Amino acid sequence: MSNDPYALATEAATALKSATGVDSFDVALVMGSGWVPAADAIGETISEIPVTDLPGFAPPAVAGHAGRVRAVRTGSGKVALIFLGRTHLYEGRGVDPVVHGVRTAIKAGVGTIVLTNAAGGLRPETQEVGEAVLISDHINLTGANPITGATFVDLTDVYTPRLRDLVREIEPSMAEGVYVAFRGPTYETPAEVRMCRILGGDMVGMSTALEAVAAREGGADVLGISLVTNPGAGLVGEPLNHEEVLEVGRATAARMGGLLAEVVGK
Ligand SMILES: Nc1nc2[nH]c(I)nc2c(=O)[nH]1
Repeated sequence: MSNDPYALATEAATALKSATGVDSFDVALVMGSGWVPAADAIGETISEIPVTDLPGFAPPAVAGHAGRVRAVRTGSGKVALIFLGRTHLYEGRGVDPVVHGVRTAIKAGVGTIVLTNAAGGLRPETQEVGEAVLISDHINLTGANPITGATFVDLTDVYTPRLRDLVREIEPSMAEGVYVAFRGPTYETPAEVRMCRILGGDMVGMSTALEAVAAREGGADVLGISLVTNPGAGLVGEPLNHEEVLEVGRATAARMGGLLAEVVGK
């Protein structure tokens, strides 16, 4: 296995093609916490393998989380690569494993990356728990970056306007918001939540931003969607309970399956 993360992604893409029997993929989706039920609506499964069958992927950090990757044929004949789960920065493996799936997908021919996540909501005055919000931009507070060296990637439109317009054609009522990425694994303090509101954030999470940067570096278009599964800490009375939060996400993600299938199929 190569030490160079980009060469490792090429190795993983080669292994992926032989493991799935698929030569090239059109689009990749990363299903965040609670989004796995939406994956079934994307299309007909061609094959599904544990990510650990591919170079550079570690076993899922949380026992029971589906660290699997699925090749799917959509209704319109496109081939989609679906990562059921992801690696988070808080696992302490460094930033390259966090974006390895995105890099592998791009090396396997993918031109569009759909990043989904479960997030905290910073705007309880307008956001419903269980609402899906289109990501318009992000604020990276992780302190990390997947790119090293003098590669000055422009991030003006890191969340591709064309894809956001497409979603809004399908779901005109869907709001957009700025995603604030923290390293985690702790949730934000109430003071950090208030800071994020002042900074113009609309959701807080522990994923997505670094994957989006890696996707743009690789020349792929990016669509991001957050499921608001809890109000940010301190915005409403009770403390956060991770399990309750994920249950809300699962219920809404199944509904989002149809939307993703339509977007991916276009
Ligand atoms: N950082 C952060 N990540 C989250 N993931 C979920 I679900 N809710 C939250 C939240 O409130 N903050």
